[in-house]
Amino acid sequence: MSDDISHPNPPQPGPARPFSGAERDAVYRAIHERRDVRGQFLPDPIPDEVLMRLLGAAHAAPSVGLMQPWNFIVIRSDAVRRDIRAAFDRANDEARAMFPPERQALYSQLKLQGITEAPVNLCITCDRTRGGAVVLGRTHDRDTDLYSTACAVQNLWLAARAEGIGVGWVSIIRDADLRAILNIPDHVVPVAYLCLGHVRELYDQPELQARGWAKRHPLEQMIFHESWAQD
Ligand SMILES: Cc1cc2c(cc1C)N(C[C@H](O)[C@H](O)[C@H](O)COP(=O)(O)O)c1[nH]c(=O)[nH]c(=O)c1N2
Repeated sequence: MSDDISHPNPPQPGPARPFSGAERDAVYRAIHERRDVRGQFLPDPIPDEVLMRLLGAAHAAPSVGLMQPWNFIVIRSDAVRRDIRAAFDRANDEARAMFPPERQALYSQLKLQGITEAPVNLCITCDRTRGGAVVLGRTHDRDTDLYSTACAVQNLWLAARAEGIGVGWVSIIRDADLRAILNIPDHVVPVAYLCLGHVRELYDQPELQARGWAKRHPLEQMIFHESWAQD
C-alpha cells in the first residue's frame, strides 16, 4: 500500500549534478588523507564559522527515518577537558593491562588522545528516544540510530580534513565517567568523544600502522562474492 499514488502533487527529484574531475578528486583526497590525530594539535582556536561548517556537515548525515538522533556537546573549558583527561588516564591503565604482556610496552608508547592539547573537544551523542517509539527503518534493527550517529561523525571527520582541522576519536573512557562529567541523561548514548584542532602535519598512513601496532588489510581480502567466503 502506498499513498504516493493519491498524492495530489508528488515531489519530483532534480537533476543529479555531475562532479567535475577536480571535485571528485577532492572528495577522494579527503577520504584517503583523513587521519586520526592525537599528537599534532596546534593551540590556535577554531573560528566559530569553521566549527559551524563542521557541525553542518555532521548534521547533513544520513539517519534512519530522518531521525537525526545526534547532539553536539562543544567543550572548550580547561576544567572539563582536564576531568576527561583524568578519566582517559584511568581507562588507559585498565586498557593496557588487557593486552598480552608482550604488547604492553608498545601500547605504553602510543599516544592515544589529544584531549587537553586540542582547543575544542566534541561529544557526539545519540538520543535513542528521538522520533518517538516507532521510527521508519528502525523497526527491525534498534541500533540503526547509533549507526546514523556514526555517519555524522564520519561526515565531520572528512569535512575537517578539508578545513585543515585534525580530529582524534577517543573511546578509551568509561561510559559512566563520560556521562557524569558531561551530565548526559540515560536515554542518550555518548557515541564519539572527539578532539579537534588545527594541524600542520599528518601521517601519510594510519599512525598505528606506522608505529607497528596494526596493519591495513588489502582491499582484495575484504571483498566476497555472492556469499560469505569459506577459508
Ligand atoms: C570508533 C573509533 C574509536 C577510536 C578510533 C577510531 C574509531 C573509528 N581511534 C582511531 C583509530 O585508531 C584510527 O582511525 C585507525 O588507527 C586508522 O587510522 P586513521 O584514522 O586512518 O588515521 C582511536 N584512536 C586513538 O588513539 N584512541 C582511541 O581511543 C580511538 N578510538
